[in-house]
Amino acid sequence: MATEAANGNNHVVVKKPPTPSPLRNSKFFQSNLRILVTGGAGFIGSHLVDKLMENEKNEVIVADNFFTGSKDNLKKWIGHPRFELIRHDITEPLLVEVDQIYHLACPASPIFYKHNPVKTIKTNVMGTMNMLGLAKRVGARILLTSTSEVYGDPLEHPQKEEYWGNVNPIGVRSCYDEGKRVAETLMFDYHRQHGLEIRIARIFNTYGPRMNIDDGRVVSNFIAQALRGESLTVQAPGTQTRSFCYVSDMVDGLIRLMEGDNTGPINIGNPGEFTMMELAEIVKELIEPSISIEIVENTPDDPRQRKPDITKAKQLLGWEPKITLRQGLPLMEEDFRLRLGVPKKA
Ligand SMILES: NC(=O)c1ccc[n+]([C@@H]2O[C@H](COP(=O)([O-])OP(=O)(O)OC[C@H]3O[C@@H](n4cnc5c(N)ncnc54)[C@H](O)[C@@H]3O)[C@@H](O)[C@H]2O)c1
Ligand SMILES: O=C(O)[C@H]1O[C@H](OP(=O)(O)OP(=O)(O)OC[C@H]2O[C@@H](n3ccc(=O)[nH]c3=O)[C@H](O)[C@@H]2O)[C@H](O)[C@@H](O)[C@@H]1O
Repeated sequence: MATEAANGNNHVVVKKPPTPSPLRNSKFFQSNLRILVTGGAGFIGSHLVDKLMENEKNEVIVADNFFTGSKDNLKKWIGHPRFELIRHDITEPLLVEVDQIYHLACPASPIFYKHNPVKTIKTNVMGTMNMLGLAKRVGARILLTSTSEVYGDPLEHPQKEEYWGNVNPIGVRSCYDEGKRVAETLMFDYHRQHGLEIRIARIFNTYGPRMNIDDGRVVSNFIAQALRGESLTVQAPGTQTRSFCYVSDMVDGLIRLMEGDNTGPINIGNPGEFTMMELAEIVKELIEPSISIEIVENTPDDPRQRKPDITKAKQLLGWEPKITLRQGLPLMEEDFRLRLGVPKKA
């Protein structure tokens, strides 16, 4: 470990990052930057890929096991000379030569991450170790999409990055929130011990087109229910809050974080805070005023409040969200209408 302990000084010195592969300078490289996106076939990942592919100097490789993601989300890039899609489970090592890694692979919706909790924690721990090992070997910068769930059921509100959280280590959500906490630890240990260039984003609830229709998360549930003419299922008590960020704002924040000089963790989210009952009322008003709202049973350890303090993102990344919930919901409604085959009434 790179410490000055031998000199009697316990101060930790962060090593310089490893030198990138000499292959990067080969004349066969068409692009200036080769970027790996793990989980790139998922909701946020596929929007990130779209944005990265807009830059003609980028070559993008997606590694995904298609557990919650789909090739459909990437169909416009399949066959493109600067794009490659690999079916790969990140709990196994991956050998590729890249300059940057956006590490998103992990089921994100509670119904999916609880479906096989052992696999979820393996993805967070072994998967993140594999991606860090890859970053170390090739000298790539790596960004982890962590989560506001690292704050657990927060006792501080709004949540600042300095808050250590209130997390149940043995609950049904732990495979995900504790998994992400370990992933953050691994990122910082590789940074301190091996000099890796790391970036950590703490993402707060993000929504938008391409979410799985039966994803189980609240915004997709409410929109699908409203379009199917079903009642909106507000989980009790309905006073719990979340802050919803539109996906294009999120992608912009992730790219700024990757390109900037700060390791993070940095909260990326929209501070507009809503109770789940308020969200249901807005969806009802915007999409289908005739539907009813039903209170149903909640799941254990559901955080009672969540709202990001984004001072750091504003100061360090020059980032803040642009799209309000009332602007973003109709964009998602349009996508869901197309996929569900429910046209808007004239
Ligand atoms: N959407 C949000 O509100 C939110 C909030 C906080 C954090 N995040 C984080 O952002 C990332 C993306 O979330 P999302 O909403 O796009 O979810 P998503 O489920 O749509 O995408 C996750 C992707 O990872 C893939 N994946 C899962 N396990 C894998 C494995 N073992 N190997 C390879 N691929 C695997 C899935 O197939 C999918 O394509 C996740 O890391 C999630 O924890 C999302
Ligand atoms: O942003 C985050 O950091 C995390 O948010 C989500 O977790 P959660 O906020 O619980 O997401 P939802 O399942 O969408 O639930 C949000 C709230 O809506 C409620 N809900 C959910 C679904 C539903 O049909 N009705 C309903 O009222 C839940 O009880 C909860 O209070 C997911 O775990 C992750 O995608 C992500 O890491």
